[in-house]
Amino acid sequence: MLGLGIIPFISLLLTLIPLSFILKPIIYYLQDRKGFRKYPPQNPLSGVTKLAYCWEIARPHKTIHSRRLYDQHTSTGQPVIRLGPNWLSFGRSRAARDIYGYTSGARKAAIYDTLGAGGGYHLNNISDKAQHSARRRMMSHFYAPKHIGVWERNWVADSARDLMNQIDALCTAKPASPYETPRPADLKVDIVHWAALFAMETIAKIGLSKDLRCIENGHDRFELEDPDGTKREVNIVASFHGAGRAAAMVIWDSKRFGTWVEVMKRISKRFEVNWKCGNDWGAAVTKLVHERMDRYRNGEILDDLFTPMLEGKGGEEPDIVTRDRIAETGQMVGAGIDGPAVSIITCLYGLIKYPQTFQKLRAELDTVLPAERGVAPWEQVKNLPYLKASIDEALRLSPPVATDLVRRTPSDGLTIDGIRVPGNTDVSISAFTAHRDPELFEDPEVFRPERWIENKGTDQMKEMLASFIPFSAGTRTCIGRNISIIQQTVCIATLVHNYDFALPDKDYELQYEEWFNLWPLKLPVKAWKRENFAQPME
Ligand code: HEM
Repeated sequence: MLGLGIIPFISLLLTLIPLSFILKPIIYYLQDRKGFRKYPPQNPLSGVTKLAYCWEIARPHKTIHSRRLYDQHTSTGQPVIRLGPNWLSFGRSRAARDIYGYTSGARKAAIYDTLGAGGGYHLNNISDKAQHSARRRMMSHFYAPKHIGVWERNWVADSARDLMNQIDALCTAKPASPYETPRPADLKVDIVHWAALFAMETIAKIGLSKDLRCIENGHDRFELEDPDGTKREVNIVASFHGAGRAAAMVIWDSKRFGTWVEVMKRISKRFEVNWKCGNDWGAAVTKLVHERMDRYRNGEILDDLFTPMLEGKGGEEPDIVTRDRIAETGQMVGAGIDGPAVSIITCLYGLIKYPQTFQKLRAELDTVLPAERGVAPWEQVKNLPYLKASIDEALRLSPPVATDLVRRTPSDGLTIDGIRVPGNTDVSISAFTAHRDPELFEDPEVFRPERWIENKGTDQMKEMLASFIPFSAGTRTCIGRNISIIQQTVCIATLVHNYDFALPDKDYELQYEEWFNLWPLKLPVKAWKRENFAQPME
């Protein structure tokens, strides 16, 4: 030890270790081997530490993260913003296909591996290509469109009927004039609440053959039993959202995820509460999985999204461990709640806010549905262009997964939006930004379903579709898209056919919270039963 005593040596180490923790990133930043210093940082520390992005996500703010990033791209006119020492955000829509498309060589970045290692591997967090293809082959047959009719007949139509019963009970009198501002007491229907229950009930049925009866009960409370035998109830959606909040605060520094979780549990009450919700979410999913596996062992033949995790096409045992069955179910149920619910909420919000779109959709529904109250059957409404355009327009304006989906460039680099990006760099474009390019989407902040109809068959439409990434794209595109389409289509068509709605006032703006996903906070509306089916354009 060259004459250095043990105590001075330990003191030196204790000084150098934290110093290297701070110095290393600064040296990396100053060396600027990849030439990223020329790009404006998201915040002053983005070039030095990933914690800068954690801070951007977790800090209190009035404006959601996706909009802040979009504003930064547009106000600075910068196509590239540095989100982390090795992470670039792109701001022009044409980057979407370069990053996520089939021909992109980029693969999922390290945060996905960290999430998988912590909680089990599911389709979304497997980054290895071969493993992902094997899992996708195992699951995809059951997500295929040919199942849609079965799902609707067996499950979704019943939930839509229960939803109508609940909304009927909350309806108030028709206003004297369409311009009347509703009385606060008449704002009885919170669309956020009912859309979440509808999405959750339908995905639990389609995914696990489980009828949670959330709509009939009017809540999502679920009974758990602690190891000491204590029984308690948790709210499933709140637990799932807690898990999302906690992970989204720290996952971006993925190598030190475990450390930051422990630190945050000690210093942040908000984190600790949300982390505990995440544990409840894990316990609820585990219970659902064990119940489903018991039914299989007891000989029940069920046809749902869980089936391929129990039995292969030839009756063989599939190559999946129970931990991954739980992870896969968590991903399926979580995605099946958030994606469709957000899309139903934002679509209805757009339709109510722009009444001419509501009336146009109602007129279209009247061409195929009987002139009486009732659930809109999938077979009748599945091909309606204005209905599809309204759903797409909501997904464009408020993509449920608006977050920066991180991909890593291949080792020899990748050209994105004409810019050569070095290998092993993290890259992303938020769907929120990609969907607002004014060159492709004129008046991008306006809900205008017509844009998806007028441009049909044009080059403009090709470009719009290439930039439209609510379900991501390429080999990692959403596998649940068909399921979400039936959830959204049946729910929206049923509500627009049977009810009229009014927002709290004409300037009402839907507010969101954003972590990985966009969550509308509340959408209280006055609802009343549609009276005249013979004159849809009243
Ligand atoms: C409007 C509804 C939905 C939207 C907007 C949506 C969006 C997305 C997006 C953006 C991704 C890519 C995520 C990433 O790269 O990290 C994704 C993947 C995925 N989604 Fe969805 N989703 C929706 C509904 C659903 C439903 C209903 C399910 C299941 C029943 C589902 C299951 C999945 C799965 C398993 C993946 C991973 C696919 C893979 O990598 O192979 N999603 N979704």
